[in-house]
Amino acid sequence: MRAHRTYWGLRSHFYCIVILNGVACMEFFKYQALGNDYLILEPRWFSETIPPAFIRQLCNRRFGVGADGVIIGPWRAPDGAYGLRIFNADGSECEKSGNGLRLFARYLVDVGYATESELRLSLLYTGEIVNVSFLRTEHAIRVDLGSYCFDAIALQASTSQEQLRNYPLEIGGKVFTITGVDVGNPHCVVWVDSLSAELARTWGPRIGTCTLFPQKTNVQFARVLDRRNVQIEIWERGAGYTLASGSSACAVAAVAYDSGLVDAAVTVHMPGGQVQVDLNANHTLALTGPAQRVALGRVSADFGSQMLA
Ligand SMILES: N[C@H](CCC[C@H](N)C(=O)O)C(=O)O
Repeated sequence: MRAHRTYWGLRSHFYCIVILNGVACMEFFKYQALGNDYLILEPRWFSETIPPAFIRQLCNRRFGVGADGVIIGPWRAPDGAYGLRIFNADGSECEKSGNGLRLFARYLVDVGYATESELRLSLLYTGEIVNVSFLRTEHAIRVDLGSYCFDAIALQASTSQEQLRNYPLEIGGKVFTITGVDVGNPHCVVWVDSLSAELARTWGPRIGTCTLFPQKTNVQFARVLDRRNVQIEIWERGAGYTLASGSSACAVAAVAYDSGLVDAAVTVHMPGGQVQVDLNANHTLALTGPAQRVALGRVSADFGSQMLA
């Protein structure tokens, strides 16, 4: 049964169907991977437009539930794939999330949508399909994340150069040596000698929103530990400083591998924990890491009306 209610203020965008003790509610699941947390909501709660203001408020850690992003799915997709849309905490929709894909796969199995140990997920923003496998022995999930490239066009960078490899970027009186890489979403890798959260919090937003990247970019500060290990700090486009990012880990591994600094199997260490990235000669990569369910909750109608304040 689908009942169109008006509790949410933005009436045309929501279909609230759960009434609990007289209060209209919308269910959500919370999942996290290495401290990168997402709320997962069913498509049936929404009409076609998903208002950015609602996503922003939901993700707000003080005024809302709190998360780095929101995943909406599963949508029906061709060939038995499970469709999903991914939103950043600022309400912007993004192409891909390495952690988000693993969390969504875990969710599909947890709630009984899927029983297979290998799934096909359809990223509805771009139409890309990725394969996901559950590695039962390691309690980890592997995502074949697809191909990566260094083309400035793919990054929508404002430069006449074909690629941004070891490009000197001057910002605020400092020069950073950056490499732009697309792993399905845009990334900018900055090699540094020493890492800190402060570095990412201070310079991440400046680099990620500078004029070279009119569509903004995710930014990683990175250093190579040895041929199998790299360490990173992250500033995510649309979410800010995060404890982990799967696509960021892949981006850094791709740049390090392409530069001959690491072997084809790399462990990426992030403040929230580590993931494994496996690189192939044909410029594709796979990401392996954990995914954990945290909570099932209900957002109340009161929350929805606060959005109008
Ligand atoms: N946390 C995500 C990254 C989300 C990407 C998003 N911030 C963007 O591209 O705008 C991950 O695990 O890959």
